[in-house]
Amino acid sequence: MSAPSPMDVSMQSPKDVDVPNQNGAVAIDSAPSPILPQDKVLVSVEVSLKPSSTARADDVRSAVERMLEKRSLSYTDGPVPVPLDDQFLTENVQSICICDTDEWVQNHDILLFWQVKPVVHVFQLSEEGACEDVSGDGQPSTFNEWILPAKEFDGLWESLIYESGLKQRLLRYAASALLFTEKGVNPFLVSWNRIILLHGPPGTGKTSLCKALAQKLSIRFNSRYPQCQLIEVNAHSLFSKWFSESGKLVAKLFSKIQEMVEEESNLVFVLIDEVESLAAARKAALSGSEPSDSIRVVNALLTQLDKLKSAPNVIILTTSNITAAIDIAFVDRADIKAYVGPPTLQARYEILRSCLHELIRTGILSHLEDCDSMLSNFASLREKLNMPEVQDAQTPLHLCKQLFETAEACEGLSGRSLRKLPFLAHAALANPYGCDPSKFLSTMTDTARRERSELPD
Ligand SMILES: Nc1ncnc2c1ncn2[C@@H]1O[C@H](COP(=O)(O)OP(=O)(O)OP(=O)(O)O)[C@@H](O)[C@H]1O
Repeated sequence: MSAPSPMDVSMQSPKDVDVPNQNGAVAIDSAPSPILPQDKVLVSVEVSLKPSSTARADDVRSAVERMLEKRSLSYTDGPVPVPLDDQFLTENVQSICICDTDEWVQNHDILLFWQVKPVVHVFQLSEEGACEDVSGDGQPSTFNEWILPAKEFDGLWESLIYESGLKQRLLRYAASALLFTEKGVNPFLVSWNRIILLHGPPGTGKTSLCKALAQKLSIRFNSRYPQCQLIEVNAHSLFSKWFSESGKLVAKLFSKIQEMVEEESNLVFVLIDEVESLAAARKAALSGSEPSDSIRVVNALLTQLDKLKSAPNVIILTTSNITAAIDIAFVDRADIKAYVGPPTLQARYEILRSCLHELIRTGILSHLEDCDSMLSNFASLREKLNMPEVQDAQTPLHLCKQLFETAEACEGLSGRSLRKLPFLAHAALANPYGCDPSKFLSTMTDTARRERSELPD
């Protein structure tokens, strides 16, 4: 296994951990918690360092704070250009991104600079990639490990679109869980397990959301936890061909995780996909004639999870397509059991809109270029749909209406299918070069209808 990447950030005392702010943003402040005026909103500003940068995080943070002070602009989610006249920042900073304003903006319109207290998080992406656990005893590897924040997961959080505030809810939960631990809340009096269960149909982004959440938290909490790992458990490899070995394999895996969490500057995320395979309902197995291996695995898993409960710096992320198959004792241990359903009309529109932006960015849809900035987001589109220009086939608004119709035609498709749709539509075009945008959208609608008709009942 590889060593954690060094991050130039100093450890902080527990008092520096901030609670979620009034707009739901979760931020750990680098400075001792100031008393904020009532109307100030904490907004996270994520600063990604260039791979070559050796600058100290504190120096970069101060430079970005100074730069933001000079900007008398409103705050909305999205990138902030690195100022070209600032040599220190241009040499060291890859990107600066404002986060968490969306909820506030939806509720209260524009967020002006004097209403904001920016909380700057400086990080450097790890380029190491996934490391497999090599046990050396002939068994397949039981987990993959990533050093976070990892290059592979950069932008994943932003690419996942849910309507119901699910992402903010998960961030707030994690902030509360880590805060309760830091403040030493007695777990006998107030209980929490740091276990999240995301369940729902296939392809709705559950696994991606777990990875993205871990990445996000590794950035937001890097002052307190300078090292961070994601362990993706390979549930199937824990079932040994040797009778009764599986329970031991689970115990072995968790003893490695236990070693990682012993280092108190480490924050460890354990991702168990398809948790029903490890935590299969024991009731069903018990009704069979023999005590099966799966009962041993569930028992071992529950015991290990209970042991990990005392470690403050571990969060268990689990996913399942079939909640009914999960052992009730496991479900009961999860603090958050969030249903992740198929995307709503708004989410479908936004997912497809982001796909179109990407095709424009890469030049695949060159003719859409003029319309790029005109592709309205869903909220503003609704207001415009009744305008007379919508009827004019030449206007970008007409394209938005077409995109809206495509999103309607995609009802029932998963997020995974939606992200494939532009590719399938492009492959279906008779002339894929220099294609008319309106034609592309109608091909996408036809492709969506075909995909839907091929869904199993
Ligand atoms: N709500 C969404 N917004 C944007 N993209 C999505 C969404 N849901 C799914 N996707 C896309 O689908 C891909 C696959 O999602 P993922 O594998 O995480 O789903 P899952 O729910 O874990 O599926 P399964 O249950 O089959 O393992 C994601 O990487 C993402 O590109």
